[in-house]
Amino acid sequence: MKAIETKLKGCFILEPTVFEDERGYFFESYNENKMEGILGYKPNFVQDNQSNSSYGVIRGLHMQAGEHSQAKLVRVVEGAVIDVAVDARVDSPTFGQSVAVELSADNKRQLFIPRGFLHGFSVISEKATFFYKCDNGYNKASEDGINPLDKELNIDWGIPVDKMIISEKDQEAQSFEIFKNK
Ligand SMILES: Cc1cn([C@H]2C[C@H](O)[C@@H](COP(=O)(O)OP(=O)(O)O[C@H]3O[C@H](C)C(=O)[C@H](O)[C@H]3O)O2)c(=O)[nH]c1=O
Repeated sequence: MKAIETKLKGCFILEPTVFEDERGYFFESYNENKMEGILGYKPNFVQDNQSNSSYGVIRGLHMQAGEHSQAKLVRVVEGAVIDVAVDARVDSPTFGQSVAVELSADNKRQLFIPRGFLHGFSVISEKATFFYKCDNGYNKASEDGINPLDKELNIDWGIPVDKMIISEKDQEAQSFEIFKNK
């Protein structure tokens, strides 16, 4: 597996070694020892999530705050998405900066997103099935979020505005300005 650290410290793009033969392909989708080698610690994933969405859907930008913060290992098992991680660690030199990575069933890439990040993705294929591991459980009361179309973050979701499908909750979410001045 190849690990490429992004400009946001601790956030890694992972490219698995894919073994192909006449039957198809095989790859290790998760290996605790290899992750420990990359991160310098063994993540303790406690929850797996999966969602399916149609073209134009944008889910995010979400995070769980405080002690319920979650690190995530995300990948796409059907279709393709633009996956976005925003550094929301107040003491980080890259606070407010984001990375956007195309993850797809074809490229088999994964993104490791540390705790303290806002996360979201847009679906750029007809359908996308999104699978991710979390190192902390769901805690609705600690959920926080930013409008994915926030002007200051200015994220390119790769979707024409008239094709975007965004939940009411996300459309009504706060701006990054309010989030960072809370
Ligand atoms: C996240 C979560 C949700 N739910 C329930 C709550 C709602 O009744 C329903 C849909 O939740 P939501 O609309 O928040 O789903 P997404 O918009 O895909 O949220 C996710 O979007 C971005 C991409 C993320 O990184 C987060 O993991 C997560 O916030 O599932 C649960 O029961 N457990 C959970 O862990």
